Amino acid sequence: MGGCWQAAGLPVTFIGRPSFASDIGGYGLTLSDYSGWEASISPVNVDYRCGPEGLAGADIIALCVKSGATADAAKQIAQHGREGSIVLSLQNGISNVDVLEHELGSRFRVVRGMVPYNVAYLGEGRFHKGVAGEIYSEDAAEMRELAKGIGPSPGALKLSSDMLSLAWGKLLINLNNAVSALSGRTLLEELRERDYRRVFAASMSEGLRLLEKARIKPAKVGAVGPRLLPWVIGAPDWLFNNVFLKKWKIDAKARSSMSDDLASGRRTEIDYINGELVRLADRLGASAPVNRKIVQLIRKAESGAPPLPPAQLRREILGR
Ligand SMILES: NC(=O)C1=CN([C@@H]2O[C@H](COP(=O)(O)OP(=O)(O)OC[C@H]3O[C@@H](n4cnc5c(N)ncnc54)[C@H](OP(=O)(O)O)[C@@H]3O)[C@@H](O)[C@H]2O)C=CC1
Ligand SMILES: CC(C)(CO)C(=O)C(=O)O
Repeated sequence: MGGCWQAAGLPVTFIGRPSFASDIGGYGLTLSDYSGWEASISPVNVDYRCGPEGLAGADIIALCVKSGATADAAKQIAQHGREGSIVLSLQNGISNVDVLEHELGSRFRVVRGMVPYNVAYLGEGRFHKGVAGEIYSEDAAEMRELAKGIGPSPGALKLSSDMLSLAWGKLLINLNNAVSALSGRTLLEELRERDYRRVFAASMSEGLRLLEKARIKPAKVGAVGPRLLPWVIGAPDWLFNNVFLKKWKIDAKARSSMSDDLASGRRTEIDYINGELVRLADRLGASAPVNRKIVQLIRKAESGAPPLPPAQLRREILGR
């Protein structure tokens, strides 16, 4: 995404880990998307740093760490960032913005963002946007200026005056992250199996019931509104695979970010996605058996349990 912004002409400094620094230092950045769009930036033109010092020069800090790393990143931003700069959370989940506001106080402006598509790292500096969609951020003058600077590239930015509703709408879609991670398959391979989709649809229906009870209105993310989504997701294979899945524009390389975490032995964001609904249920005195069970299975997978075939996952979670 930062690569797309730089390709559009904006000055970007990347801050991350040494493994990416050496890949990008050797190969530069090659960016592509599902429609065949491609751009490349040569190694000498990528300003990639492994320490937080580069934060000092940033007007906008686009935060792209996993939810469990937010508090530590916020501490580095508080120490090295320039007072008054914007911290744009491009993370999934709901509570990262609260963590950032808590850690950063009033010295920085925290702005909620949302990335609806998947980006896969293909090695040798190649990053691939495998799903259609545009990034969203809270509407603010600086964000409007940023959106104008980026223009209509695959990293385009749109603005919304109700980001919290959008974040809840996205959380419902992210309930598939755990199912796809437990399947051990790409998004496309997983979504083609109705038993996996039944689990996804059930966790979404449970989420919708809880949100209604809490008087939270999730916004529409993508072509289908939240009310219709469980029905669309749970549709028979002939309908889902031939109509809905084709419209979604997910390509063969796309995987969920939680699948990436499990594949590389990292702790997942389950506590910030399905776990967010379990906590909401506890606060409301309601039950959330489907999402609770999914959290437990992801914990097991984090400890090395193998992927689950479609019918087995359905039985384990739905009991039928
Ligand atoms: N991947 C995707 O397609 C999508 C992801 N998202 C959301 O975006 C967020 C980021 O996801 P994703 O890109 O997959 O995450 P990744 O874990 O792939 O990338 C985050 C990177 O940041 C590094 N990092 C963590 N803390 C710091 C720090 N303090 N300083 C420098 N580098 C740091 C991590 O290193 P290390 O692992 O060593 O900690 C890792 O390399 C998540 O909330 C995710 O849910 C949303 C939509 C799509
Ligand atoms: C794009 C999507 C919905 C893909 O699962 C995602 O948010 C993720 O991978 O975290």
